[in-house]
Amino acid sequence: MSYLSELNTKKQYKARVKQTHRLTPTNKEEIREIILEVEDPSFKCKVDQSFGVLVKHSSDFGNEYHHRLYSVADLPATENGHTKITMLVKRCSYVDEFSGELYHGVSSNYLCDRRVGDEITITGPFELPFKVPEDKNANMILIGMGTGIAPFRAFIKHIYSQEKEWKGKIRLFYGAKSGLELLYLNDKDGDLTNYYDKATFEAFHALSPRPHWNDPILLDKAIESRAEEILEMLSSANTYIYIAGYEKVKENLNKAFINIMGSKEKWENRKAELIAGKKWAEVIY
Ligand SMILES: Cc1cc2nc3c(=O)[nH]c(=O)nc-3n(C[C@H](O)[C@H](O)[C@H](O)COP(=O)(O)OP(=O)(O)OC[C@H]3O[C@@H](n4cnc5c(N)ncnc54)[C@H](O)[C@@H]3O)c2cc1C
Repeated sequence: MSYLSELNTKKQYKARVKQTHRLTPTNKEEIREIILEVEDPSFKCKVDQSFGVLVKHSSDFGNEYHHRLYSVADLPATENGHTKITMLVKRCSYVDEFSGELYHGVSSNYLCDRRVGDEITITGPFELPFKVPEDKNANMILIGMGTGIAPFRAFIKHIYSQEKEWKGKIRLFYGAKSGLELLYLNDKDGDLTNYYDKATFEAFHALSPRPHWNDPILLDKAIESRAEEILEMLSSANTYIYIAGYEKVKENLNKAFINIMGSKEKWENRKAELIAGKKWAEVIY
């Protein structure tokens, strides 16, 4: 996480928790949607950005604060100079491979424990590596796993509510361990499902068929089952591929794109072109 030390944390803002609610059932990993309000009018935030959360926490490395980034998960709203931002947070924990001890992630646990009215310190905003393309004819393959849906949910809402007449194709692959952990597609009030009638938008679930088993999410199968269309999109010079989520998706993705392109070499060449043209970006954590 060395890039974190390069971020400017001097610009700090107080943010108050306006809402916090758990999106996943209690027998699944805890993921919360938290809405913050920033009173300082100099804080401005856009959909393709992230912001930092600073938690007072001394570490073995002598740091006094713990700093972690979170993607903007909805359209930021400004009213009377106050800005409301939405975030999605998964409560993280891990077992240290040497000591075997269970550790709780500092920032995610701090955020999940906050209640309405609590004040926290945020930094930023910071640019995410992916941007909403300026060209309305651009195609996008968006791959969001778990909380990786956050930036793309904001993208899609922005594109269909504020960018008039988007003409490019948008294909969202949305992965989770089980249907119960699909954070927004299940939303009874609509949300992403509000855009299902848009001619240019389609969303696909990439779920493990065995939710109780800890096997990798079958993202590759979800992508490969649309191989024809994905190949067509990959053949167009105006296609962007953005990925957000967990490290383990990278291997599945490579497998899927190699199969679709027909060989490792073809995929590596195409990926190199996408990277060179700033049409490939990933936020993996
Ligand atoms: C641009 C960007 C956007 C992000 N957006 C989101 C978002 O929208 N939502 C979200 O929930 N997260 C997001 N993240 C991830 C987030 O920043 C944090 O990394 C995450 O919440 C965990 O932070 P933490 O302080 O709770 O855990 P930490 O205390 O930093 O560390 C725990 C994590 O590090 C790993 N780890 C550390 N040490 C060990 C060890 N000894 N053994 C095994 N594992 C270890 C484990 O994976 C563990 O979960 C984003 C990250 C980036 C870079």
